[in-house]
Amino acid sequence: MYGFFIFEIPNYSVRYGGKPRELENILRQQGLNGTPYRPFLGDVKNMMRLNETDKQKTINLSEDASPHVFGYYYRTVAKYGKNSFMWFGPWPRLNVADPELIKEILSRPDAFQQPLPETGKILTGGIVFLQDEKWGYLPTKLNRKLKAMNNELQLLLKGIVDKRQKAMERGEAMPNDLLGALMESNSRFINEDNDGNQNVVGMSIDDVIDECKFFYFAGSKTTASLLVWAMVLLCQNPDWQTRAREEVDRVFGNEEPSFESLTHLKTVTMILQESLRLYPPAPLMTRGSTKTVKLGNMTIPSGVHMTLLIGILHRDPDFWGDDANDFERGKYSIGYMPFGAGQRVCIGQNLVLIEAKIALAMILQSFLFELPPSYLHAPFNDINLLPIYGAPMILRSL
Ligand code: HEM
Repeated sequence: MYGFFIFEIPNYSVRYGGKPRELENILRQQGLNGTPYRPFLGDVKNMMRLNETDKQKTINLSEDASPHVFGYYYRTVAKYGKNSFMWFGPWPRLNVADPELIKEILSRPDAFQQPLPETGKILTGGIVFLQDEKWGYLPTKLNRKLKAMNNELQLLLKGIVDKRQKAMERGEAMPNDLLGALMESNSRFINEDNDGNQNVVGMSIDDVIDECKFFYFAGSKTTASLLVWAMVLLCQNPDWQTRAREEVDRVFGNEEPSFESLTHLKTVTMILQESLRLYPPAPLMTRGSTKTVKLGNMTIPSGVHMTLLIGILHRDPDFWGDDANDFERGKYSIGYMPFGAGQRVCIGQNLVLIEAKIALAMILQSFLFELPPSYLHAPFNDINLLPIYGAPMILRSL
């Protein structure tokens, strides 16, 4: 799923194409530049130190957020190029900020899989983990906290699922929702064929719980991130706030926004798209090569991890021009991938745009909003891109 800055440790069952120095030579022979391998932590120590100091800093609203958001990644790309490498311990990690290569990687899940850190896996689960690789667990303070949170969440979800299961057994009418579809699959989990053999075909209750967790984590903070940045941008660009409010007024008046009329919200849609470009809630994705594989005109050995730097790409002047950091665009190119691409593209993207349009329209109908002078602008990738110091706003009732 979405990228993490947290140090991740691949399990030793993952096959690597060679020792660090050999891998480094192979990567350099492909024309790639990067940091020299340093035993044993590679770039991790420097990266963590820099992330901690970067996290505290604030920047101007109109500034390029990438150096702040991406810290060490940004510096490596600036120094060694859009496609360059660094080291997570003895494992090389390619930074990829070239849209053609990102598309290629995302469209070949057989060769480039999602290597997920245990930190994400502890809390989430679900379809995103349906692949071969296994990843190890590092008992850090954060991971222990996440595990405790997970136990609590697991209990909570189990309660909801049990309740639904009992209602199904009593023959009550079920709501036509995601949990209903998952439970329907579970009801087929074990069935008997004509010869009396038991076949496992559907999802187990644990699978159902994992799916619920994954949808919750994939969909809640990302949506919150989109809305908060859209509002920050509308505070920064009050003329667009006025234009958006005028449009909402034209389309809905004082009525509650209706699903059918959402397509008329052109300005609101543009604002959300632009927010997703400047502040993508999932600003990086990760992949790992599962075998020696061709990528562009390079040959990448097995076991090379990749960070797809969507957030850097979204502000790259080579694609967006010198005004890449300015709001107000309206034309999107191959360099725009807030929801990923390829087979694993976000399955919630339509839903989230509907939700966000309704929410923003209702806020615009009811309030004028602005940032207080105390607002500190510090976007940071804490699993999702969020304002580290929050985004307090002054709302004036209309
Ligand atoms: C602004 C909000 C959202 C953003 C920016 C976003 C972004 C993304 C991205 C970039 C990916 C691809 C990750 C990768 O390839 O490594 C992804 C996958 C996914 N998203 Fe979203 N997402 C959002 C909201 C949602 C919502 C609301 C849901 C569900 C209700 C959702 C469900 C999923 C699922 C299930 C996947 C995994 C698909 C797969 O692996 O086959 N997302 N999302």
